Amino acid sequence: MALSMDRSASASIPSSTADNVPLYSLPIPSFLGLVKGSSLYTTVVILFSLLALEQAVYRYKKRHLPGASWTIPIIGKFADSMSPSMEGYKKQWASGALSAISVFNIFIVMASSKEYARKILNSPTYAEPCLVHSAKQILLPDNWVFLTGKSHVEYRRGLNALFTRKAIGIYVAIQEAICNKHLDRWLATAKKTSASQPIMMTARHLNMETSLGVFCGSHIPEHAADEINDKYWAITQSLELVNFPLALPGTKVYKAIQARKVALQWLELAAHNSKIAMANGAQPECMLDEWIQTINEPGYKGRKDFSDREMAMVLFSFLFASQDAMSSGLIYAFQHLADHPEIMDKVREEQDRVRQGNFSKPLTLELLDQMTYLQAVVKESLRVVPPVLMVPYKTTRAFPIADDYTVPANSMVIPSFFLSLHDEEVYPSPDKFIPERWLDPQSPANTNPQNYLVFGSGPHRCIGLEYATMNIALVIATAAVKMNWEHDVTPRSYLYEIIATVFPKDGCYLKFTPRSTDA
Ligand code: HEM
Repeated sequence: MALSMDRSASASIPSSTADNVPLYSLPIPSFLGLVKGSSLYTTVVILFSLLALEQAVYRYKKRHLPGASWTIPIIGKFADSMSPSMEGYKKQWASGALSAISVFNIFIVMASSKEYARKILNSPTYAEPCLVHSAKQILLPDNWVFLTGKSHVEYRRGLNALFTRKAIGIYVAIQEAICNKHLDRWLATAKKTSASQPIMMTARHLNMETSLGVFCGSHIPEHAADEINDKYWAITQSLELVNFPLALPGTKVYKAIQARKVALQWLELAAHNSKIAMANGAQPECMLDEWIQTINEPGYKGRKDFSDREMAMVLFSFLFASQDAMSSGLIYAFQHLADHPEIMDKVREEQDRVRQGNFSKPLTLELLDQMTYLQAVVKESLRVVPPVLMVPYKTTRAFPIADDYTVPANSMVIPSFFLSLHDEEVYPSPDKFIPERWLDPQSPANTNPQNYLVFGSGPHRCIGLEYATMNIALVIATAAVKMNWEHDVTPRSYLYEIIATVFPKDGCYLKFTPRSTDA
């Protein structure tokens, strides 16, 4: 509970509550007369005082920010947070560049403007990421993602070796093999039925196997990827803003913890196997191998004592950070291309040109670099529907965010990415899917990179962003060559399902048919 008042906040306690009724003059309900003199009376008075205090504290923190004058006792806007909707968020963002709400006495400031969003992300002395409450139970409290300040920066520096161009180049072959396998499976399923199928779960499975393949290579068996994939949905479902506080059997968080245990066991085994393989002189074939090789290089000066468990926890943090966002990004890339055949034609024309009609030749990073139109498609798809709409941060001290407002310490402050990514000045016709806006180096989109908040900004900016965009590009390139797909548009296709990240509400119904590339 964030009840502590911060004296450095530039707010002052209001002398009265809503409608200017002083607290002391609130009429005592007549039924209280019946219990006056009893301990029940005392209890009720204490209860009323606490509820009045709750309101006073909320108003003290909120000051002039837009938002309800009163908060619903105890739960606040809990009901809204249980079923988040894009319309609800847009309404909240439209209410002001900064606006206030409260959920279970957690005071929350929503920041909708691009300036405030960037300020929050780039002010580590005032605010740190604050994953949803359940994240600590699922990721485990000693996971590196919960480090802050200098220790976070140093730990993260050590992980950068896993995302260098050289490392990403190694991952391409694994990604392509897994992608081909899954797309062939999609085609085989499509052959059996004339009905379109939602790709929500099949795309998630493809991403899971790709991630585990890239992270662990052959150090993890294929059936482990299937098992982790089956259980992982429980983790996604547990990522609500507010969960039942105890992880009792049957609760979402309990199920997510069981899923994490399975995943960590396999990842630990993979770390163990990778260490053995590298000690026996194997060439790096995955992220774990790359990591072990890096820390064993003669000139390496950083930490070397990573246990299997710690390595597994790092990989699990990557899975946690990427599984939903990558799936969202990939599904919308499929949907956008199906809805824009003229753009699909250009993607295919580029594939023909860059690969000179030789589609059996393995993809490489160098080939992908030459596919500039494809890269623009991926960038634009992620902009139009950013997988992550916002990231909750927590103020570690009073944060003077604006001249006339200081966010009290221990509040949640949530920068929105959506409005920055739909800024009309930088992205004319912001809701339209126009990859061409990324082709001219002088376009407002390219000259205002600070607006592109798909991967956040500042010290916690996504560590996997190059890998993520490359992976979506690789899947789309492979699919565009291998198959045609038609979007079966339903009334829910363009509605947003918000489960940690954003998905088409109907799961994106597509009908796949094989494509001949002989022509
Ligand atoms: C389309 C896919 C992805 C999207 C949209 C995405 C987006 C984001 C966003 C918005 C953040 C928070 C940034 C901030 O607070 O400023 C983040 C953080 C992070 N992402 Fe990603 N991400 C994606 C894929 C990945 C992948 C593939 C990985 C790893 C393999 C990854 C690993 C991480 C990690 C570890 C963090 C936390 C970084 C830190 O705290 O230092 N993400 N991502």
